[in-house]
This record gives sequence, structure tokens and C-alpha cells, in this order.
Amino acid sequence: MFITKSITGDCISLVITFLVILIGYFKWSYQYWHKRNVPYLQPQIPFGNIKNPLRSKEFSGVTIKKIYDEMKTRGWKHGGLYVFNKPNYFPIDLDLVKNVMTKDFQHFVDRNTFANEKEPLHEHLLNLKGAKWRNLRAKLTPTFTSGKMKMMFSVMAECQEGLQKRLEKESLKNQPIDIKEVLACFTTNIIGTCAFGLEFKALEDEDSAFREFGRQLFTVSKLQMFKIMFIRTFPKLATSLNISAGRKETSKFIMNIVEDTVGYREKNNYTRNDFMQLLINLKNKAPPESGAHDGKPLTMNEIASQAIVFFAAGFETSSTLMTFALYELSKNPNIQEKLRSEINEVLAKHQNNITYDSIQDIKYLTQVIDETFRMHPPVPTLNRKCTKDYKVENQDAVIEEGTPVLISVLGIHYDKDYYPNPEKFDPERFSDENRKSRHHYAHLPFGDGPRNCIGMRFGLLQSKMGLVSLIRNFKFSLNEKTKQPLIYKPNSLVLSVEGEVWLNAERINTM
Ligand code: HEM
Repeated sequence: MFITKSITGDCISLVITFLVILIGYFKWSYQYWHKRNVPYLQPQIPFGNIKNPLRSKEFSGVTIKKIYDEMKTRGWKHGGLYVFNKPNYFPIDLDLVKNVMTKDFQHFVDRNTFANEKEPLHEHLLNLKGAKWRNLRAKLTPTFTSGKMKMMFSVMAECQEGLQKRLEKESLKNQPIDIKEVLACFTTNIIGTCAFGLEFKALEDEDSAFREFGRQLFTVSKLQMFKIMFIRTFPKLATSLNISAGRKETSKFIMNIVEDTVGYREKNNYTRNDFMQLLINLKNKAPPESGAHDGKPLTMNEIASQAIVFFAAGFETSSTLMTFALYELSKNPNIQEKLRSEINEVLAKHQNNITYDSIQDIKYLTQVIDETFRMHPPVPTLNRKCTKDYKVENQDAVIEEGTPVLISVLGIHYDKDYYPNPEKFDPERFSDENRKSRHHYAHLPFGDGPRNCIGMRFGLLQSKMGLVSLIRNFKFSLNEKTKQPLIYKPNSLVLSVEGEVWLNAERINTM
């Protein structure tokens, strides 16, 4: 009882004072871009330019695309936005995007991710910063060369048979097929054999622990989504409050598998053409193929951290790509038929075998994939953090160290200036001639620059293998159970469809 004459009165006064200070603080924060000569859209207290992650029904990538559209309509080359009260820089002009990702990369080395150091498996490429990231990237880059992919092809190809059998089984049921589920099982099996040297049996066994594990990794609740955004925006506060977005069971699950696998191979002197072997080699001796690193062998923890990120990044993005490709091919039967003819034509030149080389020769498949990536990029927003103050080229603006940067891949991919009639699925946009006539940064499914996707070749290879094997043997059409128009799920880490994509598959005899 020191402000008013009652406890209730005092409490109300305190709450009001706190709210007034908080609102004042937010208003002051929202002057940031104005003071730096960067155009910005009016933010709303307390979420800034994003929507309430606990209540919004909109996928965050779509919200960011709308911001891109708005700024582009106003003719801005770049802009500022606020996530809660945190200023984020937003390049729009493709030359500015290129500068951030490649030309002036030394100012934007880090991603705006944050991991609680108390979590055991946080030391992976997606999270690491500065010198630690450079070191690890240099050690791991030789793991993903085309030579290594070729070497892994036979291990990968074993999973293709399982995919065909599973689809055959599904098609005989005469029921709509949840195609994403089938493809996620396929890529789970591939990553199981390539990253862990184990048979995950996700296609064969509906109760596979690994498929369940993958599902859990990518099923995030609204609360978890909120936590991810909170951690990214207030990393120091999140550390002090010991808030983490990871799950302890996940780390334990992976660590046990990795320890068992490494132990077994070392004890039995067993080697295999897979990622795990390449990681074990990096643990036992300094990596020989690239000199731009500290030369220290990988620790067991580092191996497990890479394994979990290869697992997560490896299965979900590729199954997402294949799902959207089959969705678009089902809606566009002529394009599906054209692709099937080319597949059959090329494979005929390779004794009807799906080999590493025959897959690379199917040019129209690359066009279909690139157009699918354009319309449905699995990672629709890229992010970086400014690591050194940066003067924006040809603009009177300096981006301060520590400022997060967002790049709207979805916005760029639907920009009419680069892709007229953007809602139309048209693989001809990626003919050699059309591709050359466009700015290179108008297509960013794997990001770009030194921090682009390290697993691009692997992701493309497994997706091409899956699509070739399916299109060659099955005719796909859209089942009415698929909601039209597509809506992206709000709480998802990669692009995914609300209500799932349901297809009909009819077996065709190719021989
Ligand atoms: C279709 C498949 C895939 C897509 C669309 C995809 C997309 C991406 C994107 C957009 C990024 C961020 C790039 C940037 O910030 O510039 C990324 C990073 C990354 N991806 Fe992928 N990815 C795919 C497959 C894979 C696979 C198969 C692996 C591993 C086996 C993988 C491992 C990684 C890693 C480790 C990073 C972080 C790289 C770094 O920071 O150095 N990805 N991916």
C-alpha cells in the first residue's frame, strides 16, 4: 500500500506503469529503420510486421512473401521490418540479394539461428557461426562432391525397389494415396542407409521408429513455433531463461544410434560407401582434401550433430519437392506425359537402367524440378545475420552488426518481373535460353553463396531417382480429397500442405 490505499489499486497502477513503459519502448524501437534511412512498413505492437505465431493461420513464409509484394509494389529496392521489436533487414533488388549472399558474404557469414550451448547436438552446419562454421564446412565439403554421390548411388538405388513395391501396393487398394507419406518413407530409408548405414524400413513397416522420429522432428506445435521465433529474436534472454526449441529425446535417440554404428564399424573393421563412413574417416584422421580448416579430427559429438542435420535436412526437403512435383504433374497431364516420354527415351539409351549417368541426361526432368522449386520452394525464406557493419551499395544506409536479414524466396519466385503469369506451372521457364535470360538470383531453392545448401547434389539425386522410378511406372492424377486451392500449413518448418496431397496412381507397363 504505497501508491494508492489498496493492494488492488497498487497492482493496477504497477501493471499500467509497466504497460506504458513497454509501449514506449516498442514505439522507440520502431523508429530504428526511420533513423537509418531504410524504408519500412508500419509495424504493430507487439508482433511488429509478423502475425501472432500463437494464433495465426498463415504460414510464416506466406506472411514474409506478402511483405515482399508490398515493398516491391512501392518500388523499394530494400526495406526494414520488425519481428516483435527486432529490426530485420530485407533486400528486394536481386543485386542487393546477391551482395548479401555472395559478393559481400564476409559481412553476412552467419545464419540467424540460435542454439542453446547446453544442448548436446547443436554443433552442426546450420547453426554454427564464424570460424567454427568455416572450419566444419571446409571439412565436410569433400563429402558432397559429385564423385562421392556417384559412389553412394548404388547404396541409394536399393531403396528404389522398395518405393515401387509400396506404390504398387497402395495403387492396388484403389484408395487415394497420401503421396507425401510414401515419399517421406522413401527418403527416410535413403538417409538411413546413406547417413547411418542402417535399414530404417520406413516403406515396409508402418510402425518404423525412424519414420516416427522424422515425423516428430517436423511436427511443431504453435508453442514450439513461438519458442523458435522468440529464441531467434531474443537469444540472450532465451539463454538466461534456458529456453530451447530442441527436444532432449531427439538428441539421445540419434546419439545412441551413432555410437552403436561407429562402435560396430571400428570394432569389426567394417567400411561402407556412405556418409557415416566419411564422418568416421574425419574422426580418425585429419581431413586430407581441403586445407582451409584447423586440421583437427571430428569429435563423436560433432559426428552425431552432422548425422542429425543430414537426417532432418535430407529426408523432409526432398520428399517435399517430389510431392509438389507429382502434384503439379497430376494437374498438368500433358507435362507428365512429355516427361514420361523423355524418361523412357533416355533410359532406352542406357539399357533401361536407372543409373547415375542416365538420370543426369534427362534434361526435361531438371526443368520440371526447377519449376516445382519455383512454385513451392521447400525453404521459402532464407536468413542471415550481419556480422560486420555494412554500407548498402548505392543506398544511403548502413546495416549494423547483429541485424538479422530475411530474404523472401517465395516472394522472388512469384515476382511477375522475373516470372510472368507466376501461378502457371511451366517448365519451359527453365529451358537453357530462358534460364540464361534471367538474373541468377531469381531462383534460390538451395540458397546461394558460400553458405548455400551443402547437400544439394544429394537432395537432387535422390529426388530425381524417386521421380524417374515413379513416373516411368505409374500414371498420376489428382484425387478430389486434395483441398483446392492449396493452403500451406501454418506450423511447419518447411513448406507443406494443409490436409495433405492425395493422388491416384495407375500402374503402366513400360516394357
Ligand atoms: C531438395 C532438397 C533440399 C533443399 C531444397 C535444401 C534447401 C536448403 C536451403 C535453402 C538451405 C539454406 C541455404 C542458405 O542459407 O543459403 C540449406 C542448407 C543446408 N542443407 Fe539443404 N536442402 C536440401 C537437401 C539437403 C540434404 C540432402 C542435406 C544433407 C544430406 C542438406 C543439408 C544442408 C545443410 C547441412 C545446410 C546448412 C549449410 C551451411 O550452413 O553451411 N540439405 N538447404
